[in-house]
Amino acid sequence: MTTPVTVTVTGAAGMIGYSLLFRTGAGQLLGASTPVRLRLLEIPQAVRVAEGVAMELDDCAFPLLMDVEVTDDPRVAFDGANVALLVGARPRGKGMERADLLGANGAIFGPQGRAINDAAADDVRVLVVGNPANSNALIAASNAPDVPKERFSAMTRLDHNRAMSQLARHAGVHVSQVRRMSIWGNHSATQYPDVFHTVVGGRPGVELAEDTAWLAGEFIPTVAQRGAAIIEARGSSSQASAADAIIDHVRDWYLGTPEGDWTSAGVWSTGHYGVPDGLMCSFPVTSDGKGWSVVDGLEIAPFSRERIDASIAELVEEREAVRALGLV
Ligand SMILES: NC(=O)c1ccc[n+]([C@@H]2O[C@H](COP(=O)([O-])OP(=O)(O)OC[C@H]3O[C@@H](n4cnc5c(N)ncnc54)[C@H](O)[C@@H]3O)[C@@H](O)[C@H]2O)c1
Ligand SMILES: O=C(O)C[C@H](O)C(=O)O
Repeated sequence: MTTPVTVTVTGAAGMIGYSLLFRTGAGQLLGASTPVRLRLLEIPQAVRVAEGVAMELDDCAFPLLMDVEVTDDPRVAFDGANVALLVGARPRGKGMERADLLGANGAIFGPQGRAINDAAADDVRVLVVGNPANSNALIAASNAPDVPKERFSAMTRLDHNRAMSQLARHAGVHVSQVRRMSIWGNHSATQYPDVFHTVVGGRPGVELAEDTAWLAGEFIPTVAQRGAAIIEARGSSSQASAADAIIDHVRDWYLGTPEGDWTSAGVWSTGHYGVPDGLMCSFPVTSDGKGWSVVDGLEIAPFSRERIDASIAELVEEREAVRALGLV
């Protein structure tokens, strides 16, 4: 058996954790030949609940799950971590925008970034899920100066999956027939789900994009507002679908994206497509199993450029806000 991979999950007593941890124990995160060790980080008031989750994980007798440890100390949680999944944060309620969480949740990610910097394994990769995910990832990465910035990412895979489903439904094909979806910008209402480069049932998505009334009036708002629609319907934010997107993101990062396709992730910008350096911005990306690469050379239509720029402007504003709070 190969050496176990240490996976640290924050917010382990929360709703996403409750779905994610069991799928991780079952081997869906890193594949069926990789044993995992789980470290669960919670705030002191929620440690007892996390211990109950750990008891249930034991009761599953997962063959690939070697060990589960619960702690409220970030240094202990991230000690030797190879994979860090930063889920723990307060979710938004009805009527809130994700940016409303900036101050409350931002304060969590500085100390966690420092603990990752000091304690995690040399090969650590970090996925930030807690909202506002892009700016929280920026805070964590900025507080971990010894960890290369490309090892941090922010989750826009749920938006990506949502966009694939909406597009498939509109085109009358199964979702497995959609390739090359792209989410640009922020995991927020300004995100830009881009169909121009998709291939839908063998047909170029640019043909579907000609219907700008559908594109601007239906597709983009449905994807961008899906999180709010779920909060409205369920009374709480998306949980199982978010856990599913975490599994997809990490699996593609470690095992590679399928040949001829790509996915979307928030990554540290180094100037691709005119995005300012040092923003945690969503791009179309591939992985060879070692790390993300931004898909280069896509032609950006004026319709898309305007929307990508609006989302970048929001990311810049959020960066200014976290700077003003002293978080980066
Ligand atoms: N990026 C995405 O696509 C996406 C999708 C869905 C949800 N989210 C976000 O994920 C986060 C978690 O959602 P949830 O439904 O699991 O929320 P939840 O309220 O059910 O659970 C959050 C957990 O985090 C814990 N926590 C808070 N501060 C912590 C800290 N400093 N260290 C460790 N744990 C801490 C809480 O005690 C709680 O158990 C929210 O911010 C939500 O908005 C992001
Ligand atoms: O929308 C939210 O606040 C939760 C999450 O980010 C989502 O997209 O479902």
